[in-house]
Amino acid sequence: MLPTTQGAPTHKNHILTSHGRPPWYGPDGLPIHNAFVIGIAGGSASGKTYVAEKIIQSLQSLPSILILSQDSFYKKHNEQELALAFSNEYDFDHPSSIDMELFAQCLKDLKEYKQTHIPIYSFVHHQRLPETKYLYGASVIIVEGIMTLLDPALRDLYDLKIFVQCDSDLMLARRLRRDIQQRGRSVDDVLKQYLRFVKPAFDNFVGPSAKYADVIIPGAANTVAIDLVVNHIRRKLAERHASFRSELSRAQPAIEQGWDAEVSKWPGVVLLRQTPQLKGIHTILRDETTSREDFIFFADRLATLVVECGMDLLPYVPHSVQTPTDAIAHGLKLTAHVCGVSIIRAGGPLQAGLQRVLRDVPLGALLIQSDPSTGEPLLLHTSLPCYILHREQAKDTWVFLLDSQIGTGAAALMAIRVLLDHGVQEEHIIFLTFLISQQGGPNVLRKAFPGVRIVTSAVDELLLMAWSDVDWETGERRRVWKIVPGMGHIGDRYYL
Ligand SMILES: Nc1ncnc2c1ncn2[C@@H]1O[C@H](COP(=O)(O)OP(=O)(O)O)[C@@H](O)[C@H]1O
Ligand SMILES: O=c1ccn([C@@H]2O[C@H](COP(=O)(O)O)[C@@H](O)[C@H]2O)c(=O)[nH]1
Repeated sequence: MLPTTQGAPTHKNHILTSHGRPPWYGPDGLPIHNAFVIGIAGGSASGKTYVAEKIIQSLQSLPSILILSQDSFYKKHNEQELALAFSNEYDFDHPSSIDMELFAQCLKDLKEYKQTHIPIYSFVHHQRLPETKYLYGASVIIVEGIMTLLDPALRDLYDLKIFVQCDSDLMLARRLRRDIQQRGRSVDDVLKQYLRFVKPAFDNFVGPSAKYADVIIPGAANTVAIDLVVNHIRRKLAERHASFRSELSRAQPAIEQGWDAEVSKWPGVVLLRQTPQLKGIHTILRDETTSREDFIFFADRLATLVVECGMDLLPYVPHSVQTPTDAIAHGLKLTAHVCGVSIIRAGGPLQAGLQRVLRDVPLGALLIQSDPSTGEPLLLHTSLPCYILHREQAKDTWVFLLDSQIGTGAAALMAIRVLLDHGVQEEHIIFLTFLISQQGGPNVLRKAFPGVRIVTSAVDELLLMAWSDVDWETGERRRVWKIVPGMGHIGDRYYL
């Protein structure tokens, strides 16, 4: 284990992502399952972290995994408690030393795919640090700690409960080595704490909690036991995957339904006034012979027009000012917290437009790409503006979601779900785009998120399945959806 400067292991409480996160919601936009949570308990140095890491190694192809450590939830210590801790007289092994309520709340949020902020604990300082760590988006969570099976509220959140049963001499030997090498203790320190607190707590609390476990894994030579557990987890995750696919396939008829009467009545779509100027810009952007320089220039102009239109959907309150002519003018003032989140890369031109209109607007980005083998969207990276990271602020924040076109609506659905997971209100999300298709996207979005508004400069007739160009890395072609007549791949035309 590598110690950090704060004495905490580096590999815990970080979400590991391999090939991106597939949809965790159905066509109606609602989550179809919770994250899969595994609780691992056992004595100090029994091998809990070792087991968690072995599970992760064996599940390598999984999208996003987190090891959540109980250590993060040690309570804040006052001066007196700190003095006791530094003389090895503080009981870190009693259940009351852990903030179980906060622990269960953070885990519940993560299990429900909401963001959370966990405390950061320093073993070197025996103290909770002032900063917290933002976590979001794990589909498998492994919770490890000596007391993770003690609290009933925590136990209710686990899909699988494991206890690592290890010989006490081996645990003491491992702990001596670790605490001296990584936590800055002496032999005397470790033995004093072990005999006074660690051993009695194991006998009274930790050991007896093994009765809640579904599986007992030995603390050494445990390869076979870990393999069996991994097979069980793989089976459980495969079952979820199957139900997810069948859910999504039911969304497909929506694509064929077209721009039906209901969609044209949907007030969620705001189409820019089709002025001669706007039509002229569109003609240039749609022309395949337009140079890249001209494409950028006119895409930038169009972005400004779309953003200006979106600004009208924000809340304004009456505001009076004194004019230089000594009069009072009664006007309006924008009151909302506004930020922008662009879907990379095609949201880029609109992001530049938003910055021209709202100069200091906080910006974030979501990297969403199609899985080449299944065509499903994958969330590869999330970087959200500070207003959205905290739930209390997110609910009062208005978000311009930016992407240059909405075809099937798959990326839009995923991006909106991410914002809702963070607590942004559906009615506060305004999707700014150059182009939407009559088929597909609007139908899916209208049904899933009727409160979201879409500002677009054009609505095109068709959404067709096509083949992509040959991928220079894999030599393969993929099935892709394209809007017709459309503008082609706006991201490529703007950036390449
Ligand atoms: N099955 C195992 N085989 C070999 N070494 C192990 C095994 N389990 C744990 N260890 C070692 O024992 C030490 C303590 O294990 P760790 O997983 O950190 O304990 P815990 O998380 O329970 O406190 C580590 O150095 C780890 O590599
Ligand atoms: O400030 C602290 C906090 C905790 N401890 C000891 O840590 C272990 C739990 O961690 P494991 O990784 O499961 O071993 C617990 O037994 C506490 O005694 C500490 O020494 N100082």
